Amino acid sequence: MPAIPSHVPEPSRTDPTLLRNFCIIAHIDHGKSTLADRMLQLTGVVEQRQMRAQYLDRMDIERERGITIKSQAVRLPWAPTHDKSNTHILNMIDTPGHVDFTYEVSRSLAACEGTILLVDAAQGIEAQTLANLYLAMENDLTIVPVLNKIDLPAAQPEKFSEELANLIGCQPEDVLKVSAKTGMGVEALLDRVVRDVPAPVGVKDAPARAMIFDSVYDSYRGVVTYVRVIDGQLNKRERIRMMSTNATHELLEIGTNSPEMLPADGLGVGEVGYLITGVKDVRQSKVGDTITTLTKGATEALGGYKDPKPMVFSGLYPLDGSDYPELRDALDKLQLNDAALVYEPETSAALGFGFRVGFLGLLHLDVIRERLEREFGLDLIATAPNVVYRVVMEDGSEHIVTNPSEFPEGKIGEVYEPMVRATILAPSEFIGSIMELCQTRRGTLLGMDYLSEDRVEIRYTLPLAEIVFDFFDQLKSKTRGYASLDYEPTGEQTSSLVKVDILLHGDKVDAFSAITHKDAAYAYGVRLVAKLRELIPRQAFEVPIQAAIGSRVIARETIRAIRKDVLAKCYGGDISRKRKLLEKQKEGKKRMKMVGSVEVPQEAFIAVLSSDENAGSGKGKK
Ligand SMILES: Nc1nc2c(ncn2[C@@H]2O[C@H](COP(=O)(O)OP(=O)(O)OP(=O)(O)O)[C@@H](O)[C@H]2O)c(=O)[nH]1
Repeated sequence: MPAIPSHVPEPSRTDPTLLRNFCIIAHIDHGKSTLADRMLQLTGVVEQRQMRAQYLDRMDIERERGITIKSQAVRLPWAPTHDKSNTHILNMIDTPGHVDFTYEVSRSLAACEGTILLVDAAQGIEAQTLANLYLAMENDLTIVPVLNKIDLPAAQPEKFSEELANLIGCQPEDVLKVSAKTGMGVEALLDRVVRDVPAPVGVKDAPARAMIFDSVYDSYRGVVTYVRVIDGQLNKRERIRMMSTNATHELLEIGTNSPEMLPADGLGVGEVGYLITGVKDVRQSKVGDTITTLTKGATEALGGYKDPKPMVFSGLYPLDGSDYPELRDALDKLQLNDAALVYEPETSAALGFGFRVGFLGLLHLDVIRERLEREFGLDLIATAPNVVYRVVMEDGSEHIVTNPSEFPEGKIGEVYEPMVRATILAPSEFIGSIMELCQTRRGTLLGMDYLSEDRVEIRYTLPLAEIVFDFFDQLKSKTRGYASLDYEPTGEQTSSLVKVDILLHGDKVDAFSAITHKDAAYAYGVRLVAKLRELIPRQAFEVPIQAAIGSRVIARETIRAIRKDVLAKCYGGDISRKRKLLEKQKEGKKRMKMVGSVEVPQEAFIAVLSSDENAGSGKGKK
């Protein structure tokens, strides 16, 4: 276990006036993790030889995709350059930058007094810079504006300092300029954090109150809970109480991350650290909950956070039906570490037994699916993601629809769909194409502002369903990659929505059912049947493919009958070649699913579920 250097105070005895709790907020790829790496090095908590890129992003998936999913808190000792004898403690909380994980950002912000607003000096302000800045302002955080990547030849520090200064109301000279890559300016930045970020204020002698801002499941240690102490003190071996559930636990271990876990006697006012209680499920250590001591505990909880609410649902089915128990176990395991993941068993006529799974957004879906496939070795089919609809029938009864195939039949009164407020930032030359795209996605323009003479911020209200599929990819391609997008839910709206069913040989294929706007239903039906005709191989009999709204058929294609004889071309006696071909055909068959009496290759499901324009979308960053 690493020893604490003598100049670094024990976290139960840190003078709160020497504490600075801050986070880094930035648009994706603007260099947050790289900056965090430099800070770990400069403050000496990670030795040079142990340093590796993106030290704090622990999951393989995070490393490969270069994104941060789970936030982490690290305690950094720093003596400012002008006063080397006065060691301060900087608690840095690394936050994820993707729209799906805004919820995690908001939690980490609530544990801080200040934030570094990091902007790429070659890119300027982007949609998530703004979204995160607004969150920081709502939390009354002190903002330290920083331009990163000034080593890049394409950097425009003057232009973007001005933009940033205009945005947050400071002078362009106040914007720090750093290169997280070379380390230039990072010491000055740490000094600035000490100077500008306020020390935490809390009552030392009050009953202990700490707020949970993250919970991570560790297969060896159980749940590791990250907390920020507001008042009083938490000590090891003490019994603590979760204020929302009144559940009590013993504090088996308490400590800080530097960046490895470093056990301590306790955590004092304003400190940030971790707790281990032996709890096995993150839902028992709920983010946003207040922890107090069992004896002489606090009576009033701290203001809570909002619970993560799944926005997008998709059916996950094992390709091989016998893998169902493995899929269930894998989801149970992932849920230990992801309070936002919800699922329930579901059966589909086409796909067999599986789960309907709720996600925060498409990236969340993608990450979960990839982890299931990679970490648990499962082959999965995921149905087209859909949002949650509320259907009110004429008789007043109500249905919450998380699966299009459950869309009620009969006398429907109103259908409500979730709406979002989207903020798009882009060079002004693209205004026309962006507005056109939003218009075709049933958007309503809310307003537009110029950030500088050639960059605009455009705000739209859009149905969530219109942006969860390929909106971002379309936006990127229409703006040559320059636009950035952020969105937040803004309630629901009634819309003329219908369910389109797809029938194969007269059998409804539930996995292909979709809820679309009335005006888009026909196009959807035509596109899907045409595509299925291409993708489904000829069968021994003629197969009609139809799209229908209720009993009304709106599109139809036919697959002509044929028996495919793979050996047809192999006249002559080359046995080994014949065998090879037959083997190949057998392999192909394994990837087939029977839908009623029709064999559908897995590729057909995947291709259809990922719609034309966005084949491969949902991958990567938003
Ligand atoms: N030239 C240059 N490149 C940088 C600098 N800082 C970061 N980068 C590069 O920019 C890319 C993104 O950096 P990250 O640190 O992963 O960005 P991030 O903001 O943490 O990204 P997420 O974790 O995905 O939100 C990486 O390829 C870095 O090497 C810098 O100062 N100069």
